Amino acid sequence: MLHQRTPRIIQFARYIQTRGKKTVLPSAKELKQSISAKKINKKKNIENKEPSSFHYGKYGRLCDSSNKPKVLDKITSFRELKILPEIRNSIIEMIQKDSIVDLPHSEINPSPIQVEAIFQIMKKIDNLNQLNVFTIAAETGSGKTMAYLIPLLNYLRANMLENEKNKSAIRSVILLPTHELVNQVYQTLTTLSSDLGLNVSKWDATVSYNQLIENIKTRIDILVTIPSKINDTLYSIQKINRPEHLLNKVEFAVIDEADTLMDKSFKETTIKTLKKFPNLRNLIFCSATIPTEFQKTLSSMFIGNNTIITTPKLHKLPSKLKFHVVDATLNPFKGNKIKVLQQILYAISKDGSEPNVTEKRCIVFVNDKDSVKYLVDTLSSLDYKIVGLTGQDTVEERFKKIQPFLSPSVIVTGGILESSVDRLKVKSREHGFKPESEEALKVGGNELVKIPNSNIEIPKQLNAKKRPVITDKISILVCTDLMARGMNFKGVRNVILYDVPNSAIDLVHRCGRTARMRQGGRVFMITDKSTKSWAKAIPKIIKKNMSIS
Ligand SMILES: Nc1ncnc2c1ncn2[C@@H]1O[C@H](COP(=O)(O)OP(=O)(O)OP(=O)(O)O)[C@@H](O)[C@H]1O
Repeated sequence: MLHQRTPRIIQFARYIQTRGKKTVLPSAKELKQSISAKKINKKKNIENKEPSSFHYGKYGRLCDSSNKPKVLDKITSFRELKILPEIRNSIIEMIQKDSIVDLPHSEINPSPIQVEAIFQIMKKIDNLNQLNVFTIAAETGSGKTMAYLIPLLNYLRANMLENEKNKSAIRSVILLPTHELVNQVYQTLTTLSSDLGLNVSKWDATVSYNQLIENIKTRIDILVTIPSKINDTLYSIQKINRPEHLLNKVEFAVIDEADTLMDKSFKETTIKTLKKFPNLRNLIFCSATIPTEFQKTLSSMFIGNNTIITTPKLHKLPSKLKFHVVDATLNPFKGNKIKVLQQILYAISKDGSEPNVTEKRCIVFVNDKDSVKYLVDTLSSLDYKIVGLTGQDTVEERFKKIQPFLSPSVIVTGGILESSVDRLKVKSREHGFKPESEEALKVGGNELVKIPNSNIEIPKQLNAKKRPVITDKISILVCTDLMARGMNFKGVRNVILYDVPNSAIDLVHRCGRTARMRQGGRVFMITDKSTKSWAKAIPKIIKKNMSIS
């Protein structure tokens, strides 16, 4: 009898399957069937162009470079954009102060979304015959805030003289979903607007109605608030006759974190709020993701009258992000996620990353508020420095808890804290002492010498060798999705996803709290038996620079 030969492809497939594993081999027939089934599926997918696991809507797959003016590729500096010089200088100064990247003025250039948004918006903004609607969408931490603030400031400043007559008025409104985000944008604006003669106010839980009315009397150029403040509070307090008059002069509105403000739970209030601005001329939606629901709403509300401004990186995780998946089902964890969490925290604290910081910071995201309490109780009993934040905290408590995570970690250089070096720099300048170089001030031991005829002390060993200081201290913030959007956590290089997020959109936002503006960052995602297979594929998706859609 003739021996039937196994085809070479099947022999190879068997070999791959059995390498290092004890697996039950599929029969040649089964293998053949699965190979042809895969081929058919692949062909079907290509033909239908259907997204495999997620669907973000039309713009999830959009990287429509055909609509993009060619000139945009040539713009590399703020100087080449149509911005008033005083705005440009203020912005560059602000970015230098605020940015997580330490750059000299000459190297501060617009990010891709800033080039595109500023160019496109400035081109249409003076068209007063219709409502100009723009949607800015780009990956997390790509500088979207400045992408809408620059056109807004430019508009207000350019139309200043005419509007100065309108003393008692609100000229523009920025809407955000949380008090923390209101505060964050307000802080950026107060630094920016002081030199520009623009009045900025916020209306959140820390500002009373009376205070707001006082501010309106001297004109508010930009009001930063949450939609319900305008929609409900302004109308429920019967102190002024016709509150709608206060909003008559609003010509410019921004809906930041628009995917949240236009989702099911917020949409009605947001739209009602927008309808209270009868003289609106420019409306910007800004978001890191465009889910299907949001896209549908936009299309139905503004048919053919919405300029979509996106980058090809939309719905991709930041390129500098390192993504790790830790499987809790494996030994030695045996399904114990707390053990996995402890292991990750231990690794972060001991791995020598972030040299010279006095303390590393880490955010742990969970899916529900009960887990916040559970993790805080468990880990604080094991002596971890940990705080938990939920919607049940008051706004003041929340501000206090997130504060350390918002500012960059304190840097130690040559045994001196950088914050104290900064104080020394200021003091030195006040007394007319010019150090040879700023670096010289940072380097040295702890011993200080007095500069003659002054009360300034500087390190004695200016040329001592720099040695990195390695800390194993780690400070942890546990929270739900409440803090996942828009927050610019400058001091956070590590994010742990204790629970796998419920959707790819949540995943994009949570991961986006680190690795911002091309800075490095790491995400550790804990998976277990119930984790869907899509989550396990994420490291590959990032490696191949694909969208999670
Ligand atoms: N052109 C620039 N060059 C360098 N840094 C910048 C520039 N523009 C903004 N930044 C800094 O980048 C950081 C992230 O910016 P921003 O908060 O606007 O991101 P985002 O795109 O709104 O993120 P998210 O989607 O999470 O809301 C901020 O610290 C900001 O100061």
